[in-house]
Amino acid sequence: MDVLTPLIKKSSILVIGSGGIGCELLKNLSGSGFTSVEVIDLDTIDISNLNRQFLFRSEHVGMAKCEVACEASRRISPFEESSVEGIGFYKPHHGNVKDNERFGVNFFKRFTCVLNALDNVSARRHVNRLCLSAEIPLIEAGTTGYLGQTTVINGKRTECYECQPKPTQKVYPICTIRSTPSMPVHCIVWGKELYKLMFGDAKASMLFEDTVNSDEPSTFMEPVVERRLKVEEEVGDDLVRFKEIKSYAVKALKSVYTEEINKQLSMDRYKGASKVPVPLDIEKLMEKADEWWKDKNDYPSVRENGEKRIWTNEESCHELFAIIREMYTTSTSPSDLHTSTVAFDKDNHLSMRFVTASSNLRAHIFSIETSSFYTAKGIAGNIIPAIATTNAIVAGLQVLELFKILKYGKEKIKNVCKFTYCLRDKTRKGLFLQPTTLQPPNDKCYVCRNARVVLSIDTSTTTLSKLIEDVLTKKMSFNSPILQIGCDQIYEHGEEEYGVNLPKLLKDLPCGGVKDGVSLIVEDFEQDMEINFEICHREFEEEEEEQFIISGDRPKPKEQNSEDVVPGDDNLGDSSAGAAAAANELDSNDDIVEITEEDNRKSLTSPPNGNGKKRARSGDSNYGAVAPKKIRGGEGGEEAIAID
Ligand SMILES: Nc1ncnc2c1ncn2[C@@H]1O[C@H](COP(=O)(O)OP(=O)(O)OP(=O)(O)O)[C@@H](O)[C@H]1O
Ligand SMILES: [Zn+2]
Repeated sequence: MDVLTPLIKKSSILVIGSGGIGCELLKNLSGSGFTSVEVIDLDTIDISNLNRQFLFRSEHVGMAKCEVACEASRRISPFEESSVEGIGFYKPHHGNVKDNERFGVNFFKRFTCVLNALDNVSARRHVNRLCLSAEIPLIEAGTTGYLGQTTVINGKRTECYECQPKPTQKVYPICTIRSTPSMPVHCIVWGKELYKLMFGDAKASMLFEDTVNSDEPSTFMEPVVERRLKVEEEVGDDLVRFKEIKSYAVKALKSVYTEEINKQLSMDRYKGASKVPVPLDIEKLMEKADEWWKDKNDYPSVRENGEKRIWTNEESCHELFAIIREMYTTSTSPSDLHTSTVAFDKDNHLSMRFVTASSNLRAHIFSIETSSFYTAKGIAGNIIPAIATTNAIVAGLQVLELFKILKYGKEKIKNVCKFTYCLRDKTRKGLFLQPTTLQPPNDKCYVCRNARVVLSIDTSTTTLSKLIEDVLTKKMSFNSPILQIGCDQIYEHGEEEYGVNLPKLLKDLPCGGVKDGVSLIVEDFEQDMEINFEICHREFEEEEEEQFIISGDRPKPKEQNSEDVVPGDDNLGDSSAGAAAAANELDSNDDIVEITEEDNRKSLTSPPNGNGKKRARSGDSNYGAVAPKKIRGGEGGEEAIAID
């Protein structure tokens, strides 16, 4: 420590993220005597953070995480001010690290080292790029339940965060969700879509139908959205209103759970199916619910053990009525089919109650196992519960790596720092922590090696706006792209004059168009990135998951099984047709995604061995902890990862 003390005093540290890992990290830094520390976080404290983000107390709920975390760190610190001029003493920056005006390369250059405590790939990529540009070492960490890892990225001498592809998410085909569910997760995805249709952005729901133009309209579209189309007016007293909402609810639920199933049966849709769906008798189920309705506050989820046990069909029905009533008696009643702000959120109790109840009724129809609120929440959010201890371990490792950097200098990082896996089960040598040598950069990395990228895309049907959205922003995490053909600029993010090009097909763009064989240069000054795309015209089948392929010099991501796709689903979707989640590359709170067996095998067959073999990182959103096998929400919040 003696050698380190003056080095600690001289160093300036940037911590990005003050959630689970960030709190641990800040406690370690302040306890170790670091004084010149700044922290970026965009979030405010939620009550659900309190169990593990221990710098926060209930009175802090709603306050900016970084502000409260910095204040606590200052209190822990044995010192009273920053020892490095120009750097704050646990100075908070409430904002998005992608905000280039505040946190550009020059901001980063002020620090000795950056420590990431983030929870999503997109922000990590952005920080990776900035650290490469600013030539500052980055200490990365991530956890998934009991699994975690810490690594160090040093400019262009070690593997960068993007040198290895990130695994894809498991997604499901629309027809499975709409018509042929066979697993609880299919029903839960469907429940989320029904929620969207009833209360959220209805037109974005995969259950939405344009009834006027449909050849074979469903029975449920009109009854379900009917209530939303009514202009909100005070319809008499509470009882009248209650009756009106109830009659809507019965009609809507009947259309979904009885009439539509009957219609599908009558069309022989399930001929030969091993299990034929059985429609529900909503009115009968309602009889019981009617009794319970007398007490406004008595509904299944609030009854004893209500969130842990599986509701009966009567209870699910009752729960749905309670939610519909609640939705239509609040000021935020969804009316507009397109702009409703009522979005599904696994942490929103009401929306999770809806998804649990609605998916269970559907599961019952298709003889699929039903789920408790907790299990459904686990599946809906693909949650692997965060384990505070794992966060503590990886944050501890991050600080140990930081000590090595301070002691031996940036130049020695490749030799002295380690990529450490935090395992759940001991290795054969009896280790829970498995350090491995840092790898050199992947020559095929387009981020740190400027490798050329071959982009296969249909240049005669794809518009510039689609290219920017799906390929550049969602897939490759560009922030502010500028596009050039040769020396001519055809697009610049934020510049209105280029707006006219957005709806144009690639082949019709100015300067000869983006066509087969053309070299397209995409730059992002904010991220100090420039990629040279070689365009390859290719037609795609409509049902292909992604309407483009990025290959050539770029490391190839794992091939996805087309069976596993639900375009458009918020949490499970990857690839094609704008599937939001993967599209965002887990940009939202990406606690976990469902990981395929293949991901699993891959990780397990490529153990960390430090002998030059590539590591296969498995699918953690948080970074890629080792090989979680199956993700299931545990009853009562129990852990939910199985490892071979
Ligand atoms: N782009 C970003 N800019 C700044 N901070 C970010 C960004 N993306 C994520 N973060 C922050 O990183 C932290 C990650 O911590 P953690 O995973 O514990 O998050 P959480 O949302 O608090 O917890 P949980 O996901 O378990 O509910 C969060 O506090 C989040 O606000
Ligand atoms: Zn790289």
